[in-house]
Amino acid sequence: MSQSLTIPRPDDWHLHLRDGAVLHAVLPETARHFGRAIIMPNLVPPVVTGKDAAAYRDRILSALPEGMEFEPLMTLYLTEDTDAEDVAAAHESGLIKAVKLYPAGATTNSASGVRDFEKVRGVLEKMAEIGLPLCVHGEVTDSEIDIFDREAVFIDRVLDPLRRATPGLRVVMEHITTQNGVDYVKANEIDLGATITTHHLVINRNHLLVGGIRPHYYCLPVAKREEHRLALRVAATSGDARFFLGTDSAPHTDPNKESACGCAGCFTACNTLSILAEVFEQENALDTLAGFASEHGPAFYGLPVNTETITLTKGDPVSYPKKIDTEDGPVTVFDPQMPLHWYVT
Ligand SMILES: NC(=O)N[C@@H](CC(=O)O)C(=O)O
Ligand SMILES: [Zn+2]
Ligand SMILES: [Zn+2]
Repeated sequence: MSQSLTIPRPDDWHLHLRDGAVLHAVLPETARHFGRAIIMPNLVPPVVTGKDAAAYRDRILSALPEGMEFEPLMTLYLTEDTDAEDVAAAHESGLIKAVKLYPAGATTNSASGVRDFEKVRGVLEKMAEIGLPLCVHGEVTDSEIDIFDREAVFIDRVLDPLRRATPGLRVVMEHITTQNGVDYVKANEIDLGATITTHHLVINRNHLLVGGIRPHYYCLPVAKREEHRLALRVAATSGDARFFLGTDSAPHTDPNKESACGCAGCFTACNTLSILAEVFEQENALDTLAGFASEHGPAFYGLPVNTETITLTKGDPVSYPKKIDTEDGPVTVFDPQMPLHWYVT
């Protein structure tokens, strides 16, 4: 008899869909299994105003294949010029569910991000007042800080002071990669959550660097030591509602990844749920998958859990494409380097 698991339809609380040809190619991969996703605004140019977000939402919905249902939850990209009233209006109308903070220079398309946090104080205070969450790419960018320490240093130097200065601001630490990130979330009872990606539950920095440099495992924050990967697995499978799934599926075409200066991002939309089921089974924690993938995120964002369900069934190893084609070029699918036995039925 085959083993199966039925959970509420999951949501992805951190997703890059891009635009144009790549949007058309990657959107069905997420919409097939996920009900909703928090859509990252780091386009070129970024999604800064309510007007930008409404237009991007329309482009996403018109790229959605006939017969598929999917709700994009829009975000605004915080800049030093962001207008607090525009943010409040976009929230009030229901258009946006969060604002995204990129420290300038921290990651892909973050050049328009924040350098001087004093300049965004008014927006953050408005967000605290209206209960609009801030999603944070939590890495410092100072050149003297080692890339493997940038998340831990960000927590001490930026995030904790910022949260203390803005009581009531609800924060999601996006794609945490360290024990430090896990510990900081656990030390705070309210107004703080964290997303964990699929790939950071699977790879550590050896996967990226041993035996040759593997550009498709390069993402930001960069994968850390094994002890940190294990801490993320404990947090994700713990049932603690402060931790939820944000895949950070981040497509870049192969020429942009396989380059002397390759882009950061792992594309996991095609096989995320199969990988997660495998990981949760390895941790003897299949009973907590529904919380992580389907329930904790809506609870943080104050949204209902999806009423539809999906069923994962265990069987022969699942096949999935190695790459998907886009009109801009191929995009390589994340290789978890293990057979996956759980497929979505
Ligand atoms: N995670 C990544 O490595 N890349 C993301 C940006 C981000 O989420 O930081 C991207 O947009 O490609
Ligand atoms: Zn990021
Ligand atoms: Zn991301």
